[in-house]
Amino acid sequence: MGLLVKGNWQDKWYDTDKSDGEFKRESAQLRNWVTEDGSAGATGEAGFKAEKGRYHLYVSLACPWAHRTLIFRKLKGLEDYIDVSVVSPDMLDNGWTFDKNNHSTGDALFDKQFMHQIYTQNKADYSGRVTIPVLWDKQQNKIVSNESAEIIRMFNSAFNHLTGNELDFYPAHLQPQIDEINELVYNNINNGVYRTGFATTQKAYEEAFNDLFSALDKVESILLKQRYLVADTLTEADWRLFTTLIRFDSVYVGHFKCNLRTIESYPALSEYLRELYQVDGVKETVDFYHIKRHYYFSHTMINPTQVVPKGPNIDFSRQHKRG
Ligand SMILES: N[C@@H](CCC(=O)N[C@@H](CS)C(=O)NCC(=O)O)C(=O)O
Repeated sequence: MGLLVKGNWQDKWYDTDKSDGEFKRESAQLRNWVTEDGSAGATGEAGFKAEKGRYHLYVSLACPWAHRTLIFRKLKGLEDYIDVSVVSPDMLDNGWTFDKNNHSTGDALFDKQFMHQIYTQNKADYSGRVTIPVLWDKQQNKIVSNESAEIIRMFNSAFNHLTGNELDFYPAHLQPQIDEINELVYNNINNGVYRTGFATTQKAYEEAFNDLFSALDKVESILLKQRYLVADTLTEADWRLFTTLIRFDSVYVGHFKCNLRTIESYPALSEYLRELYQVDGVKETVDFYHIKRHYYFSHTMINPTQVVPKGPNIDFSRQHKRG
């Protein structure tokens, strides 16, 4: 686990001493947008036109942020348009790797060994964390974006004219409500489980833990009243919550000490989670081997024995009781 400093890999974990034991996530740095005609998006440069076969997605099947992009690739019919390389679940001294002997597909573009080499291929003197997902442009040989929240918005709309897939998970008239619920879910749930699990003081842990379970109680109360987070429409807000919920009982409850309640114990959330899991194509994006192995084996500061638990045994395929 580490980061790049002026293009050199350094094996260092997040330094929580500077922030009283709180885990602070770094913002993604590479923020261009693929658009229908190649014009500039909300941030970054122009020149990334939506084209079949031009872009490549680097993901981990363990990672909740990368998982969003895989779900959108699937639901938006982009599998023949954007190919994928999957890293190994083990993220140790060299960070993410393409070890084909350890559950990685290998790097389909350059046959590199490590994900940090993809970042330095993009910019030789890059400084920052080496995160996935990454969307790569094969034509200009550079990274388009390493921000999943923006990659899913590109997938939601930029390729529609090519695919004919008009499903819209960020419809204009619901954007203010989606943005509002995303804010709550991102800070307290998606990133909240990391804030809880990576806290290195009791105080920082308890604050994050309290925020997490208040937010889960809040979304439970919303889902007791309505089908989805934003009224009756399935939106990106639901998919963003889904990738944390599906990992929660298997990993976050134990490994990240998020153990006030399980998702299974919430009447609405447990059924809602099944409903989303059972949407066509979604279960194929969920890989519990990668998920459990990654967290329990890679975070040696939390789990030095690297023993991966066997349970729990949850049937996400059983008939859900919603709708
Ligand atoms: N803001 C990024 C965050 C991605 C992220 O943090 N990914 C994690 C894996 S779950 C990672 O690669 N971490 C490596 C590190 O922080 O060094 C996004 O949503 O795309």
